[in-house]
Amino acid sequence: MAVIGEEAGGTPAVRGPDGPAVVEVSGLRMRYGSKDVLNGVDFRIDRGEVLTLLGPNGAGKTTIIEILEGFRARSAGEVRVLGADPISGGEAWRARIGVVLQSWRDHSKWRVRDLLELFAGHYAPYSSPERPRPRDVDELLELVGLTEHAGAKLGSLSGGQRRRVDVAVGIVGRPELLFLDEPTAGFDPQARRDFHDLVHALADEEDTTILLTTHDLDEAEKLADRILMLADGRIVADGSPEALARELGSDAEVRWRVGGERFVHSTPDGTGFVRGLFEQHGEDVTDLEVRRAGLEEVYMDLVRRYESGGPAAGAEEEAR
Ligand SMILES: Nc1ncnc2c1ncn2[C@@H]1O[C@H](COP(=O)(O)OP(=O)(O)OP(=O)(O)O)[C@@H](O)[C@H]1O
Repeated sequence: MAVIGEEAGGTPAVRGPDGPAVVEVSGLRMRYGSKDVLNGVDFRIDRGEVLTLLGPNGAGKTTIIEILEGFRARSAGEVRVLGADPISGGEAWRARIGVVLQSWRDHSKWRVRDLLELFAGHYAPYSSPERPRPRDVDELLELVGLTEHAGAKLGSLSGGQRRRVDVAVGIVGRPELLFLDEPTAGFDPQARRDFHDLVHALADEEDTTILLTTHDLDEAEKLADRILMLADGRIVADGSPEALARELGSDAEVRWRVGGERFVHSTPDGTGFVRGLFEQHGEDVTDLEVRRAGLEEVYMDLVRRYESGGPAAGAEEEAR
């Protein structure tokens, strides 16, 4: 996949809570039959933000995304997406949104380029000087790394190549808001890295707001400006990956050697402890390592606490 060039161009993303939210959700509830899946979900996403929704299988991530896309009617709560209620969003509203669903397996006899041309045609009436629509299909093929497979039938593609087509369909209309539901499932490491570059380019160069779900915590950490963790039908943590690891994480673990002897110490103040260490032992300190809990440990800990029925102490506070 190539990086988006000048043609696509725009000014660098301006992020932050100025201006209207791209997505605003409050008191969102969803009940399937007698089962409550969402019990009052609140969050907002600002323009140009890349937000990752994390949560265990069945937590309700896809449900949230489908509600925001207007594909599913909610049970209760307020939802605004690009200024409209998704359930009554019209064609012009829909053309501003890109969607990569978790699986999309029809059209197996279509050829890659034909499919993209078809979708591209749909967006032409919604073009504007700031956001020319659709994207040029050749550039799009290049962007998602499918140039060599432009003439291939969809049914003949590998899983990862097929997923690239899904991504291409999601961005052919140069969306202002892009939903990606487990977009990298089936990607090899190179495809994954290319996809991460693409997400950064969409956010930084085109000011695209992106909401994605993933089970890959490393990916979440790399991509997200902000992470929402969903458990027990609620958002239980909301913040940047670093802030979440800091706020919800355990103590720093300090390891060092003095005179050949190995030491390990856990402390909430890694910096202060290391300062003291050097004051006491000076140059005798060697092999120093300071390690904080990463996102994976924070996430696993949070999920464990919820699954055992206990509250995630302090987790409701925002950690930006
Ligand atoms: N149409 C439906 N009818 C009944 N129950 C449903 C329906 N869709 C989803 N559910 C249930 O709602 C819960 C949340 O499902 P959802 O797909 O939103 O979770 P998820 O967080 O996306 O999970 P995963 O990580 O496995 O993709 C699950 O228990 C699921 O079985």
